[in-house]
Amino acid sequence: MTSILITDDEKDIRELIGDILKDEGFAVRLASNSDECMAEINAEPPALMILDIWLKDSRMDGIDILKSVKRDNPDIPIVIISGHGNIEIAVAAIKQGAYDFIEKPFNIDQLMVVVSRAMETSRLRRENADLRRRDVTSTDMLGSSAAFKTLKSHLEKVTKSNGRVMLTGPAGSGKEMAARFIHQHSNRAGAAFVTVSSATIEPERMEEVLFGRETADRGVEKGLLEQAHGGVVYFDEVADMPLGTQSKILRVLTEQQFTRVGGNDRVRVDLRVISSTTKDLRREIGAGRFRQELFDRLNVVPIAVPSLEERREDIPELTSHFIDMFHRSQGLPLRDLTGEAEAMLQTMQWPGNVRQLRNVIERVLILGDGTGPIETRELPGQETGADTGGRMVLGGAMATLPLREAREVFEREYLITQINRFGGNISRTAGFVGMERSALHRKLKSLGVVGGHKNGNGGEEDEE
Ligand SMILES: Nc1ncnc2c1ncn2[C@@H]1O[C@H](COP(=O)(O)OP(=O)(O)OP(=O)(O)O)[C@@H](O)[C@H]1O
Repeated sequence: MTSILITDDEKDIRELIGDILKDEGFAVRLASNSDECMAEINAEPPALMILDIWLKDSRMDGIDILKSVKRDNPDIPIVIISGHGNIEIAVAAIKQGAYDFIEKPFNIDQLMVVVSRAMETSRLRRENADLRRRDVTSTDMLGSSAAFKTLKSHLEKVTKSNGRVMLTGPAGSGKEMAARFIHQHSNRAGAAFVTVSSATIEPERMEEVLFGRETADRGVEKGLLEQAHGGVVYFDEVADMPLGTQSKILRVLTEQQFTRVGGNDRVRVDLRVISSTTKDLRREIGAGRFRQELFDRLNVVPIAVPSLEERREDIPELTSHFIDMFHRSQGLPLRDLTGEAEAMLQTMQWPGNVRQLRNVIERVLILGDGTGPIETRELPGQETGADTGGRMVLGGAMATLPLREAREVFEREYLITQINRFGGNISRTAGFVGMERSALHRKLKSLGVVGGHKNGNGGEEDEE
């Protein structure tokens, strides 16, 4: 969209402006009345509009067009042409959002100054919009671990279908990001992605928020489901949805339609439903807190999002992504990481998963000193190992064991973490822990750890 749209009912003027701008190298489109002008905008939004206020033989005058463009295409700058002595109208137009005005008769220099500035503004706005869009598509999901690749391949498969997806995984693991990934890579990408976060909506307002309402004085107010029409509705933490709402949602899913609160008309919506939960929904069903029928409808394609601890290998990549992101968005220092600091991040406990990693990085960059590589001592105490919840439990259990067994428990935990960190690669793990590859292999066998997962002979039986 790089052309300039000139709308003026006077042929001489529109052609004169058109010729001047063409000589300056701009692509130009001409319209002589409001219908032609609107048709041009609909065909392709221009980079700039030059618009006469008075349009003969038109359904809309310049101000009407201005209002309509500001509503639907607010990023297009509009330069008003006003007749001599119509300054008040031009000023009023600027209040309505016009970029600037030129007065008839105008000279070429004056026209070019205004147009160049407006085009620059338009370019900057487009760039900003692009950046914003790119920022949103920092829905670029990152990771190269096996666990992440499996997730990604599952997500890619469901983008092609319309099936309802249930994302399960711990808090902060990236469930919403996964839902946005499905939306953006599906044929619904052009329509809305609407999040329904049950925990944050008061139960008594739930119906209104979801279905909208109709009142005599305010008319129709669309609810979230209607806003998502054609796109995706994302039920964040469905387990938090009150039982009453669950029944209503179930009805909408069965009938594909609903009525607004206070209204009679049936509203039809075309929605793709993606839900997420951190809870075990079968247990919630058992406890009478979740409706089995709703679960059956939402859980058509279950996809598990791995915890960060299941994908420690991805921590360095995620860390540099977040450093880069905070540098670009907040001007925080662009820093490296020492090898030890990286190893520590990879071996820490992450109950808050990717979100926690992101917060830790932000905190370190804000509080940190200097611009050199991030060092171990800068990593916040509660995340640095010894004091974390997981290690405390291990410590507590170990305290009751004789040394030989406690050492085995420690060695097993330690080696599982390290192997995970190196994506299951035994040679690299051996290099890091300082053992021969074959010795490490034997050790893993004797501890009942195979292939870097907590499988093999598993926990307690080994202790015997
Ligand atoms: N693979 C990834 N690559 C980059 N950033 C990620 C990735 N996964 C998660 N994030 C980031 O981690 C943060 C948490 O992700 P998200 O909100 O999607 O998690 P969630 O599982 O929906 O959390 P909750 O259960 O608390 O709602 C977000 O800032 C997100 O951008």
